[in-house]
Amino acid sequence: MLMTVQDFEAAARTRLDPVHADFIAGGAADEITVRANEEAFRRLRLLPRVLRGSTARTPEITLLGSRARTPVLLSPTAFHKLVCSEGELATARAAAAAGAIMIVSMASTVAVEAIARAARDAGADGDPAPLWFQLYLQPDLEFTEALVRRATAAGCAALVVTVDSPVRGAHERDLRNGFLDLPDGLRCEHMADPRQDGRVRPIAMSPEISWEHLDWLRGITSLPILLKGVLHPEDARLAVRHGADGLVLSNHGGRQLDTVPATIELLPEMYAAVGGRVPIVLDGGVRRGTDVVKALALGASAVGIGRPVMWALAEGGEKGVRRLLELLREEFDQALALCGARGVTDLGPDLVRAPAWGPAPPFPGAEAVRPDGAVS
Ligand SMILES: Cc1cc2nc3c(=O)[nH]c(=O)nc-3n(C[C@H](O)[C@H](O)[C@H](O)COP(=O)(O)O)c2cc1C
Ligand SMILES: O=C(O)C(=O)c1ccccc1
Repeated sequence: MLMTVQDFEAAARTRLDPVHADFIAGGAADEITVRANEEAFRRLRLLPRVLRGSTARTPEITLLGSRARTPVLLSPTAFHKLVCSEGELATARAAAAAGAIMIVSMASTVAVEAIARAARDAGADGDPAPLWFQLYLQPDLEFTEALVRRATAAGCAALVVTVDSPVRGAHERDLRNGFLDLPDGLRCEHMADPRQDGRVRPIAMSPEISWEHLDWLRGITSLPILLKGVLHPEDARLAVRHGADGLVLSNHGGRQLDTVPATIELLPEMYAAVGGRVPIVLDGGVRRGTDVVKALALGASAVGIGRPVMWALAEGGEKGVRRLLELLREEFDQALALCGARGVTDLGPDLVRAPAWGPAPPFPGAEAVRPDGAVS
């Protein structure tokens, strides 16, 4: 029976071409960070409150103007048609049914207009949460601007700019397997260039991209902008200064720079750095309802899941992703109840016991930041 995220992972592995399974599960170099993300959640301990008389529990959130029925977002993942013939249409229908925000990848195998239509149709009886759009800023700003216009016209409610990819991470499993591109018949729909007869261009991951490009983006759109992949607290402060509306605290699931810390380990420091000025979405290693509770308790406004969505899609298409989102909602609700909390606003750092993490001892004159997010 498919009862846990782990069950989906195992089930997907039996169905998938091993090369594709490696593409999904794998990460950069020694995959130290891939493992660290999950391990760090396991090392944290929850300390529940009792006798709180809490009855109705609400998992609902509002994030940058987007209402959702769950604090679990679908992080952007490329190539859904690789694992399911309906691709991102299936994912979007499942997310809409669950009222979960889906971040559409720039590297999707279905165009954002069609994804948005599927989400609207599937959410007709309920209340579909909006789509957000993930973007790698291309040095060709004209192309980037056209894509931003497209995503906006399709109804996307926020832009998520991935900033951890000045070059592509070294995915050694893919290199060994010779998996370097999409198979024939599949393509990144957003990279078809209307100025060049629909020729599909590669996604540029470019070290030229700088804060100036972000300033440019800020000037051409009024949508909320989140930066995905900021890890250094100084960059978090810079992001706020440059007008970012939110951060996705992400190490790309361990797929970019290997040996960076687990995201949950960085959260208290990141929270202290932005001081509540912008919301933080955390992704990387979220596999259980208790992981969601831990992240929200340490200051995240929401969490994202990447690989679990691909596994569920591979296992059962739209139905699989629906079941995945349902089981995480049930686990989260159960964990909230056992913590004596009614909703996300009842969660605070006092509920989490951490091993001795936090930054290295401060230099003289620097502020000390404690692992619970407080500044002493
Ligand atoms: C197969 C795969 C494809 C991904 N594609 C993208 C992408 O196109 N854009 C992006 O910003 N992040 C991408 N990511 C990273 C995810 O958005 C997310 O940060 C990461 O998967 C979260 O960790 P988790 O897989 O442990 O949940 C991808 C991750 C995976 C596993
Ligand atoms: O594999 C990834 O993590 C990723 O971000 C990506 C981006 C573009 C195309 C394929 C994968």
